[in-house]
Amino acid sequence: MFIEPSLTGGRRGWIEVICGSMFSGKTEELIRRMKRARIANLSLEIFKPAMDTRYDEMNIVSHDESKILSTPVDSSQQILLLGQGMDVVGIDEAQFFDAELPNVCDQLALSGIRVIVAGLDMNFQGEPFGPIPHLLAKADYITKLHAICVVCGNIATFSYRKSSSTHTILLGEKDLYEPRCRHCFYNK
Ligand SMILES: Nc1ncnc2c1ncn2[C@@H]1O[C@H](COP(=O)(O)OP(=O)(O)O)[C@@H](O)[C@H]1O
Ligand SMILES: Cc1cn([C@H]2C[C@H](O)[C@@H](COP(=O)(O)O)O2)c(=O)[nH]c1=O
Ligand SMILES: [Zn+2]
Repeated sequence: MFIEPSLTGGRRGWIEVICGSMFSGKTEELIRRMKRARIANLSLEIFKPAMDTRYDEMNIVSHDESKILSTPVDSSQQILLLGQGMDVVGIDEAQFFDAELPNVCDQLALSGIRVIVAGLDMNFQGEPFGPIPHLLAKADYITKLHAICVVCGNIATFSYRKSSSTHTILLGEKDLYEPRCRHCFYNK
């Protein structure tokens, strides 16, 4: 369980990254941390990529349907503009953002903001996804979550795509993806 290094103790910014496969609980954990920040009376803003309309255009919604209001944005620059002055900035589905996101998070953290980023560390091919690897390198705190492999019941770190599409970006949920462990992902 992640315990905040400090909630209200001074304006010292840092970057937290929550990563893992699909269904590992990244969105639930992001919502949990944001709700705790709200209980502490901190000002906060949550962003998601506007192109991710999977469950809802405005809310961030977990696979278990817990939700929190967010601001959809098209680029990481908008996060920099709209996030300024907040105590806490949350970002979901960060794998879909542009390559500037790590620098944006750096700038926000340097200005004293707690930045919490959630995203897939690997795509359906088991390769690093978008800006997440770069963010992991810059993060002060990393939480890697695991789903349950739907084939064997072990810990899952991969997101297996059930369709033959080879586009890196393909929005979907259980219709298109299932979490798998390394062995079931590579069928070995
Ligand atoms: N195979 C699975 N392993 C773990 N959780 C699963 C699985 N299938 C469905 N879930 C549900 O997904 C929830 C996590 O959803 P969510 O936070 O949206 O994950 P993520 O953002 O990582 O995709 C779990 O609490 C659980 O109820
Ligand atoms: C592996 C993989 C996933 N996606 C898409 C599928 C979903 O819309 C999101 C991930 O959502 P979650 O909150 O982590 O469950 O990403 C994709 O476009 N490409 C991929 O390779
Ligand atoms: Zn397995």
